[in-house]
Amino acid sequence: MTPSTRDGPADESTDEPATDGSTGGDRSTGDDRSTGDDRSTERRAGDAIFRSDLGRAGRSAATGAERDPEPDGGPRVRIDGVGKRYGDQWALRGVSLDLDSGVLGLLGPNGAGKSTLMGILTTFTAPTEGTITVDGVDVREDPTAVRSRLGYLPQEFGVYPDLTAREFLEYLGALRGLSRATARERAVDLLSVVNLADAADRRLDTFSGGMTQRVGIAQALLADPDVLVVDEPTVGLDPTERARCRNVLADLARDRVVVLSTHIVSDVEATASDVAVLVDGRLRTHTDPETLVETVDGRVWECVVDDRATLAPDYLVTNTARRGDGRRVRVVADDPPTDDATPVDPTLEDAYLALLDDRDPNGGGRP
Ligand SMILES: Nc1ncnc2c1ncn2[C@@H]1O[C@H](COP(=O)(O)OP(=O)(O)OP(=O)(O)O)[C@@H](O)[C@H]1O
Repeated sequence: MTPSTRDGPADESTDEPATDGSTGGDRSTGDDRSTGDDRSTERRAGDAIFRSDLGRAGRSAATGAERDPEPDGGPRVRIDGVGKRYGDQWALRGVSLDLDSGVLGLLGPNGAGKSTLMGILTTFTAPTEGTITVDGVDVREDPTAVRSRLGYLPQEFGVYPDLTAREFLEYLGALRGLSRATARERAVDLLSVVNLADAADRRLDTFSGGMTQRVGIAQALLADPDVLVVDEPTVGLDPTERARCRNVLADLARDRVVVLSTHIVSDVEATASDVAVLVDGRLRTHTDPETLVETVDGRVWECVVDDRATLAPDYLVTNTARRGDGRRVRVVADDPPTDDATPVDPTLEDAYLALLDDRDPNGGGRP
């Protein structure tokens, strides 16, 4: 099996001068930003199964010297008017985002352009228009320098099953030019960072899916990146492993940009300080999860109905569950959908689905 580390150059797709620099979101560029650290810390605090001794000190111990948080005072990652065209179809258009430390949850329906944006950020795909800089370095002008600042966990992450976790990381470290001693030290430290110190000398074919994903996060950290890009890291994991994985990401985001692309909205709700939603290649919103949730505040209801079909055409149903007394449905609507509907606390998923819902008279819940 081939490990999923990729070093290939950006593709040579047709490039065009920028034609559309629209920002598309309320946090796109230049806005005052909250990192949301308090929120992440609060959520982690109650979760005893996780280590939470990372951050600056943990990073130093695990990965060597610290870097200045934001060189030149600018955003760590600046995505400016980025677009990508395949043939005559735009996969991405006019996307602008400024990112600093924290988890950015990147959401969007299938085909929205998430992978395309991550491909451009990780230097594997050339943008048709616009620029992305990481610590001020342009991904197109110096992809090698950008890669040295960036760690990537792709969706399909392969390992050598007959190696131990430690051997695997040492091997990848050597491939990336680390000395044998440094690779060994880094492997041990990073396995500790992702809560796998006790399993360091176990063969990878004995690892669960969640453990393998955490090895994937460790390999992405080998170069001590300022920016970590992870693509659907929790798919297929059981709830405990999922929680472990996302908590590692939240801890790492204390002094890094973590871009988390996922369809699992609850993972974004649990970890992200920012959320960006792409729809049809455009940035529909960039805000913090709390602000997005507020867009449906007072508009989420639960009620029991005999048949969901009586509600579905008129209402945005965000969840439905069969109960002994009928179906309990969760609805986003301005007014109670039935006489006995009760208001409930909104979730990020309610707000996200409302944002995507073209029928929503309030503009899809856009903040
Ligand atoms: N290499 C390619 N050639 C042509 N079209 C492409 C290519 N890669 C992506 N696209 C198109 O670009 C659009 C965005 O795709 P992308 O994979 O970025 O979306 P996504 O949000 O990651 O979707 P998913 O959630 O399904 O992974 C889609 O219409 C897709 O068909």
